[in-house]
Amino acid sequence: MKPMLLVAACALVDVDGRVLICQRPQGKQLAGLWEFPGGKLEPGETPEECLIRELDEELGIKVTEACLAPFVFASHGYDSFHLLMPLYLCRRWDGFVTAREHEALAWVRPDQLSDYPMPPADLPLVAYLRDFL
Ligand SMILES: Nc1nc2c([nH]c(=O)n2[C@H]2C[C@H](O)[C@@H](COP(=O)(O)OP(=O)(O)OP(=O)(O)O)O2)c(=O)[nH]1
Repeated sequence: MKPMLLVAACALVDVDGRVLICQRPQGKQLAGLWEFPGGKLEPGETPEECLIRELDEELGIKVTEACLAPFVFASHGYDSFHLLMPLYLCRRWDGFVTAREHEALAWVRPDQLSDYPMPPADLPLVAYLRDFL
């Protein structure tokens, strides 16, 4: 039986309707692929608390729980774990988005997200963003 990994992720959406994606650094699992910011829940954390922490650590921005809107989720079997990943939408934050932990950042129109290689778990999410945003 594979362990279940719970990861909270967020699509930041700017005033032009573009979405932020972040390139995973070399040396990590899924290196070079473009992902939504976020990460694993720490013990006792809610998904919203996790995102508030991760968006600060990874991008240097402040978000509030009220600005995190639950959107869709991914459920994907990787070889060594099963990923359950709620994706939130956020259109308001404080501060300037900076790559603190990622190789690169990109603001991308939803219809162009398919030009960026993403982890397999993310592919169904992209279709929802294209339809909804
Ligand atoms: N943040 C994020 N993680 C994703 C996405 N898609 C996807 O399959 N994942 C996977 C990659 C990782 O296995 C896991 C997220 O873990 P993480 O970012 O907290 O940790 P990590 O693998 O970078 O490694 P570490 O921090 O433990 O060193 O979820 C996504 O869009 N965003």
